[in-house]
Amino acid sequence: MASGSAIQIPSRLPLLLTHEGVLLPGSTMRSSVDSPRNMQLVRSRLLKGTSLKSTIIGVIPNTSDPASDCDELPALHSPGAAAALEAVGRAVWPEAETLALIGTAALAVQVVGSNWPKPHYTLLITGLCRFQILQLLKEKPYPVAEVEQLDRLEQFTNQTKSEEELGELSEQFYKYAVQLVEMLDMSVPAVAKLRRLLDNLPREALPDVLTSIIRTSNQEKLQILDAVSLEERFKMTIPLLVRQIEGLKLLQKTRKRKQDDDKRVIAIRPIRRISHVPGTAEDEEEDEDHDDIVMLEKKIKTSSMPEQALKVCVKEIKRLKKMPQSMPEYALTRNYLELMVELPWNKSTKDRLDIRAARILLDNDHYAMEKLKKRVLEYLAVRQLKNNLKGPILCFVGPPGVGKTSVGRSVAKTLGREFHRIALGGVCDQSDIRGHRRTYVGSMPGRIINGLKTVGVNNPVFLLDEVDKLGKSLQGDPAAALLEVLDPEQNHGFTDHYLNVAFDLSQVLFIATANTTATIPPALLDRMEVIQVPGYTQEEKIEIAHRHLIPKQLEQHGLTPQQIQIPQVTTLDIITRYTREAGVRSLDRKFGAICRAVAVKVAEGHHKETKPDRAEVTEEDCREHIAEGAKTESISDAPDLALPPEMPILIDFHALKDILGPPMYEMEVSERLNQPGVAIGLAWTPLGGEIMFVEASQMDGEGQLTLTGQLGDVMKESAHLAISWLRSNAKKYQLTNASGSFDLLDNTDIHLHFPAGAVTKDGPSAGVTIVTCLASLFSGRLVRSDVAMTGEITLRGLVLPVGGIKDKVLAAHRAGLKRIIIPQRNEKDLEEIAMNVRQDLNFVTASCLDEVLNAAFDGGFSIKTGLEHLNSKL
Ligand SMILES: Nc1ncnc2c1ncn2[C@@H]1O[C@H](COP(=O)(O)OP(=O)(O)OP(=O)(O)O)[C@@H](O)[C@H]1O
Repeated sequence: MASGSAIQIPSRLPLLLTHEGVLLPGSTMRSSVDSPRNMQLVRSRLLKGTSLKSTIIGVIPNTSDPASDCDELPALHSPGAAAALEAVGRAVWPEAETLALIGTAALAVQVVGSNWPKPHYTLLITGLCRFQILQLLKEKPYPVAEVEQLDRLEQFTNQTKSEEELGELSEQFYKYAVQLVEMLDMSVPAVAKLRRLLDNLPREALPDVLTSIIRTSNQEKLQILDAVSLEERFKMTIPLLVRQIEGLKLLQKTRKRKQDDDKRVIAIRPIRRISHVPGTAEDEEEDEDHDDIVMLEKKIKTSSMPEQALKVCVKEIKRLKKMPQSMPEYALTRNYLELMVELPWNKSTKDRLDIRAARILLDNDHYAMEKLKKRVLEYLAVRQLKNNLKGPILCFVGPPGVGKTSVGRSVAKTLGREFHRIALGGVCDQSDIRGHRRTYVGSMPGRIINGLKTVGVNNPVFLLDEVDKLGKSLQGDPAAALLEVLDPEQNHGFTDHYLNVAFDLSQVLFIATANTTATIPPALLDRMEVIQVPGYTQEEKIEIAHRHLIPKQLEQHGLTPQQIQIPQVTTLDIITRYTREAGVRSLDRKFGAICRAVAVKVAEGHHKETKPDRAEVTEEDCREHIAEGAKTESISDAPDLALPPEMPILIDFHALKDILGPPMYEMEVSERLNQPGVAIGLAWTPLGGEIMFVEASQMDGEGQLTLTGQLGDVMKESAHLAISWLRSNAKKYQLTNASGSFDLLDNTDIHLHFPAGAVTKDGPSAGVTIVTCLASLFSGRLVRSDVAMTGEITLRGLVLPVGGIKDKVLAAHRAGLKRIIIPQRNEKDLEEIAMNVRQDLNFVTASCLDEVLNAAFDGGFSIKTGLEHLNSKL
């Protein structure tokens, strides 16, 4: 052995006891060191030593349990250790069972330390030669023994003799070794290296080296280590090599068989496909279970798609059949064909149109909204008379929560059609409408085609929700894509990019909804008939609540009218003090909250059978109860209030406060009008009508007008108009600024503010309000606290008509205002307003600012004629 012959190992060696494997001469091993004894050896011998000698250690395989490897030396163990034990003496080795007597002297090539997960060293050690322990010199802190080198120098020098004796054995060994290496893959670097070693290493070294490389157990390695005689070593290693060779032969045989099987499977598949003759009933039946492509083909043939689409599908399925399944395009084409098959090319529902039934259904589903229902019925009537109406697309425009979507759903119900809602809010990519081309990764059809696939018929009602909120981006303009969809002249040939064949949309009934028409692109608006859906009056809301919202919420929460009673006066309270909206969505949510609270009570069974006299709670009782502000206990902490189980839980003012918290909106109008320079205007927003406070103040300055509150250009111009008109009429109305001058801007700055500064405001209708506000400021008089107004002004002081009167009036009514000043030419719009609202309000129609000011101030706004100052010259 080269290494053994070159180095004479020291006669005293520190011993490293390893559990991890058996190091044989000529091989290298990585060993983790973490026991205190071995750690000590590394620290004081390997890390501190400077000479080559100090890096040589004795490695002794330890077969005892590593957990029990403590400071005590384990017992010695060796099959052939009996003689050695005699020599060493039992006094030093008290128990001779687990520790080998023969070890390998090794060179520590590398030491790496680490603290994670616990302090340890990793040693790279190379075996040099065998040694035998003669005597244990010391045990602590690490064992040191006197040793005898076993692989002696002379053994290798006397090569001729040894070769003669071992010639046959070593030849046999070498043959097996070469056979083994040749069975391995020579392209693997380790195998190539092994081949080189076989040629270059002395034969005597080969048993050790090969044993450490081939698959052998630790026990077998231990036996080789103990085999001191070379002959014995060769004899022991040959069976190991033979075993390895046999194992490899077996492995190669099974691999080959598997490959053959795979080849056969692949070969069978195409044969089956080719042998298939489409159209024969037997084949189709047989293949249905196995080959879904055939099924797909069958579906294509039986589907009633138009000729053009069928052609495309047949072409695609032909391509699909030729494609290997692993190709990415395979899945794409298959998905495409599956969609084509699923689309309702010719499938439709039968319209059951009965106008009388439709009217009843619409009335049942929705309270009020007469104008909308009338127009919808007209539309349906025309459809009944003339089938395939290429009529306009209806577009319901109104504030949120006024039932636009739910009317759309009712229309579908009356027609007996499928309903599908397409939310367009925020859509800013035209492929959302029209789909992606199939060449794109992750391409999909657009929402229209997807919707048709979902409903499964070609004549559904499609509700295009929120068309006013369509976006625009680099990916194109979805509104432009909608143009084709909504145009009755074009949509029979709508081509989705994904399908790439035309789909007839002419049977689809499109209904659009929007909050405002202002943001709908003109071309799109032009294709639609806009039907305004204004907000509701308080009375309408109460009716809607009791006819629709409350029963719906009770059902959703598993409650019955016998368990909960919500009097109308409570509903009114919720409407005025807990919500401020044109629609009823937030009202609906409040009822949801009430139902949840009651559901808890009912589920807890907290009712008490008390106060049976309250069984018949009338509306009157409740009104009195609220009026008195009677201090009844709340439902949450006083089960006393709860009625007996068969009686409903009454939701009164106190219960309301318990469930919904303190009122969110109080009547603040009068509080804000307690000083000059404030007036209430009426504004229209996409969310319905709103009351708007206008505030003005004056200060020393240079005649500047400051406007705040995010005003648009038109509104700013209105403010300038108002100032100019007031300046020119200052003397007439005796208006002076703080310094008493009729020139209102003389040394004075004016600041006009429109609160809710974060909301953008525009439009001319605030003109009259600005004039009134400034008139109040310069006259020092308070505007009436119950008056609100709207109207455009001119420089000559005329009041011009404005839009959104109904919503504005409803907002004023909601806010509890009593007098409303509107332009005279808007008088006709008052007819739209419910009688009960009109009766509550005092309308003043004004054609000029004079009339506005007279109506806005208590006792009128007097005009100074100047007659009293006129002296007679006669
Ligand atoms: N006149 C009405 N009669 C009965 N229920 C109504 C009426 N108006 C609205 N509702 C109910 O109010 C709820 C909200 O209505 P819907 O969702 O249709 O509002 P919308 O006008 O479409 O609002 P958005 O513009 O936010 O989509 C629905 O549950 C609906 O049933």
